[in-house]
Amino acid sequence: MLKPDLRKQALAKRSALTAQELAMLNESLLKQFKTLDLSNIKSIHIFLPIVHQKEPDTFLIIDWLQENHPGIEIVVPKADFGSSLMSHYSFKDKQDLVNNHYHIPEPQKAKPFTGIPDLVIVPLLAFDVKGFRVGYGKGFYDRFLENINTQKIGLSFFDATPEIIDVHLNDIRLDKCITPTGIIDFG
Ligand SMILES: Nc1nc2c(c(=O)[nH]1)N(C=O)[C@@H](CNc1ccc(C(=O)N[C@@H](CCC(=O)O)C(=O)O)cc1)CN2
Ligand SMILES: Nc1ncnc2c1ncn2[C@@H]1O[C@H](COP(=O)(O)OP(=O)(O)OP(=O)(O)O)[C@@H](O)[C@H]1O
Repeated sequence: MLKPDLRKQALAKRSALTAQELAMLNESLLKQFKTLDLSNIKSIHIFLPIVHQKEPDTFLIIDWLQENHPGIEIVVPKADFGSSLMSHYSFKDKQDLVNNHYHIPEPQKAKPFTGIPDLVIVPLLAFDVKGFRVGYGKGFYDRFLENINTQKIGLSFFDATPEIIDVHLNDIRLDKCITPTGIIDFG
């Protein structure tokens, strides 16, 4: 399928989820996340959820990490919609977050993170069996990930689509994708 159709389909599937389904899917994503081998991971970059878009609730993962892996630094992005670039901050607590115009929570006083995160949890609307992804269509994550060598893991409530036809040269490929039923490794 083509990206615009995949976007529409994913947004429709998400908005049809009931609160109860959403809660179960989020619990399942956390359960799968817990099976990752984090032994060599010192920093994890993770997006903050747009709640009204019914994105995966990454706060469940953040809470679990803070509780069970206090030594891992959590890094969160702030998106600049003028340049389509993201800046990155060391996350400590939710009190520091304020929703921006797009309802994305953003850190206010957090310290900038200047290193390269060992692992990046990537938001998406759809992904295919090769590990290509479709987002909201501004290329934020393609730009962020094009020049850095890190492990890229998607989070999705739904299974892979057979093929994204209109992939382009800039599109980054995921290493893995976490779904409620398992973790797909793209090898
Ligand atoms: N939680 C989260 N943060 C993220 C992303 C994401 O997918 N999820 N992004 C991943 O790259 C970037 C933000 N990308 C975005 C791109 C476009 C719109 C946007 O135009 N929203 C419109 C209409 C949405 C729609 O199509 O229905 C709006 O909210 O009015 C929002 C976010 C960076 N941060
Ligand atoms: N590395 C890059 N440098 C410059 N432009 C880019 C780069 N990556 C993507 N773009 C441009 O950004 C636009 C959106 O790309 P694409 O449709 O792949 O977004 P997406 O992956 O769905 O969005 P997002 O990453 O924000 O979730 C395209 O016009 C593309 O040409």
